[in-house]
Amino acid sequence: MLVLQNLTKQYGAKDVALKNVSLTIGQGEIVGLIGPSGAGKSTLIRCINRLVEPSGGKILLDDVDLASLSAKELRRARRRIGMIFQEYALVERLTVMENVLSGRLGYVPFWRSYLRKFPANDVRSAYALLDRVGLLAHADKRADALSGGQRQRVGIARALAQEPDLLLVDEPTASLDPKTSRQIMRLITEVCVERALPAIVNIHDVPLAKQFMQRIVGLRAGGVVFDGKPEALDNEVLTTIYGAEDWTAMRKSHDEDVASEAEQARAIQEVGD
Ligand SMILES: Nc1ncnc2c1ncn2[C@@H]1O[C@H](COP(=O)(O)OP(=O)(O)OP(=O)(O)O)[C@@H](O)[C@H]1O
Repeated sequence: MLVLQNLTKQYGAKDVALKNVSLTIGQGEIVGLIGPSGAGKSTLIRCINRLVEPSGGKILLDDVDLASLSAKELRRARRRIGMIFQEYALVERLTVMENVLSGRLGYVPFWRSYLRKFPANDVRSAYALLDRVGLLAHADKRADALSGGQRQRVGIARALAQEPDLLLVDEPTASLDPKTSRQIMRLITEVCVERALPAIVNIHDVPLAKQFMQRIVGLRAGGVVFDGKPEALDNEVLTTIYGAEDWTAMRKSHDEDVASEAEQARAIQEVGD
């Protein structure tokens, strides 16, 4: 369980990016973080594993306050937090398998990682994860030979290889086309449910958030202005979160994509019948 208590972040003298954010995220709960550009979504995600240093407040992960850990303690605690990035953050010249195994680096001694001699158990688990994300046949390919969607699948497998207690996901589909975005969001939500893994997903796309998230937190100017079920995200709430930003255009193109995908699936089915 993750509990944020009055989390605050101020950059420099004036720029307050997060103002007293308090949230509780239970075991297996998947929370979508939405809000306009500059609302503080990335800052919130990055404060949790202290890629950004919080200015105040507590970050309790199963009762350990991450905000008050020393550098050494923080290195250990970060092993428990998997992160999935917008631009995948893979090592391009390494293979898919090596990238997944890099999720184990916090657990193996330096000589093992240097010689790339990971314990047999880690290798077995990595193969199982590659199978789960649909990339078993690509294990020995270099990461730079993969498509965007495949790269993000490697990113997901690498985060899971850490055996995390919490998943932080930062705009996982921002570089992907709409159909691949939905496949990736589906995969992320499925693996979280399978592992009862709590997750925070920074997601700029409202329709995608509504389709896949169990709970939505809306941030505006560093504060929580909505916290509830996706069904409750009506026009009024969206205007509270986004102001005048045109989220209606986003929804229209999403609905069209979903409809055309369903149409294609029906056509393929008919050919097969
Ligand atoms: N390194 C930094 N130094 C100074 N100010 C920053 C820094 N990073 C972010 N900010 C400021 O903090 C606020 C929140 O930024 P943040 O990137 O967290 O928002 P966001 O909701 O993730 O936006 P986007 O959707 O555009 O990525 C903004 O006002 C931004 O200008």
